[in-house]
Amino acid sequence: MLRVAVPNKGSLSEAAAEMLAEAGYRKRRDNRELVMVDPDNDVEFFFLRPRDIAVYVGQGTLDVGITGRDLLLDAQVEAVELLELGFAASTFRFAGPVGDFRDVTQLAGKRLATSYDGLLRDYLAGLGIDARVVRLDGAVESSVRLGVADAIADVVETGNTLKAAGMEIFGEPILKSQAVLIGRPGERNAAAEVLIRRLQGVLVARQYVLVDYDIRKDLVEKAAALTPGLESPTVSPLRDSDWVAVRSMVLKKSTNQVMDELYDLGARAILVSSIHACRI
Ligand SMILES: Nc1ncnc2c1ncn2[C@@H]1O[C@H](COP(=O)(O)OP(=O)(O)OP(=O)(O)O)[C@@H](O)[C@H]1O
Ligand SMILES: O=P(O)(O)OC[C@H]1O[C@H](OP(=O)(O)OP(=O)(O)O)[C@H](O)[C@@H]1O
Ligand SMILES: [Mg+2]
Repeated sequence: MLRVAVPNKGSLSEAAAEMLAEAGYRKRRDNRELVMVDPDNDVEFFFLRPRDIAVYVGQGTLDVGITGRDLLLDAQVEAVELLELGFAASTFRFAGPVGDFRDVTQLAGKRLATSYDGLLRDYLAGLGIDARVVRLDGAVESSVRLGVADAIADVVETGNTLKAAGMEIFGEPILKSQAVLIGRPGERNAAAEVLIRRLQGVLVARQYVLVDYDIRKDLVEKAAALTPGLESPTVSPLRDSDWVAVRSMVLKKSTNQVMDELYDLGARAILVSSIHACRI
């Protein structure tokens, strides 16, 4: 049975649960459930703190898990990213009181508060900056005002929390993070491959739509260039032998632009439908 670690609370948990449900796995009935067996899919889910998930997977206790890239790097364990999951995007950045810092070299000798001390220490060492790292559990933005740090390194999504605390970002982003599926390096597990393919299917179904249209036969090459699909568009004959029907996958975000271009080219009966599930 494949053993999968899933975030039990926090920013990652809801989106992770939704994605697994879309991939055809059983949904947890109660938020307090810590272990759930999905006998139909031969998978056992363990609901854990996202910060701990890398530890379990790194030790090989659990086969794969969903966590944040920043949490994986912070844990400094023997686990690697298997797949980007496309949710919980954030950046990890330096911030300080408005006007205090312009670049990272000014951090030498200063106190830096963070919840990601492993990640931060590595980054500072890479830059050769000697600063004191103060490890806090959360609400890191308050640490400067309360006098335990001079600057912070924290997760920034909208930037609203920083702004409310009278702080601003400085320096380059330390890391661009998102939710990832993690596993042990070099271990290929057939059951895990099924999970990966299913999650990839969800990602593609979320990103693409199916576009159908009719076009004059002599324009099909030009139309195919507008809708190349993943491999190649399907072209089917119509009763009127001067025309063909074309079906292709198109990126959801460019649907309307592609429809306009197809229409200008002469395509008609352009239909867009969503993809419920797929295997690529
Ligand atoms: N706005 C956000 N706040 C916090 N984490 C975020 C945000 N957006 C994305 N993330 C990601 O979520 C992960 C943190 O998960 P965690 O469960 O610790 O979140 P949390 O909501 O801060 O939980 P907690 O309430 O325990 O602090 C990281 O990978 C982080 O990059
Ligand atoms: O850029 P924003 O959209 O404002 O989001 C970023 C903030 O959200 C998280 O805090 P969380 O609510 O998880 O509290 P915590 O710091 O106590 O973990 C994170 O630690 C930042 O403080
Ligand atoms: Mg938090």
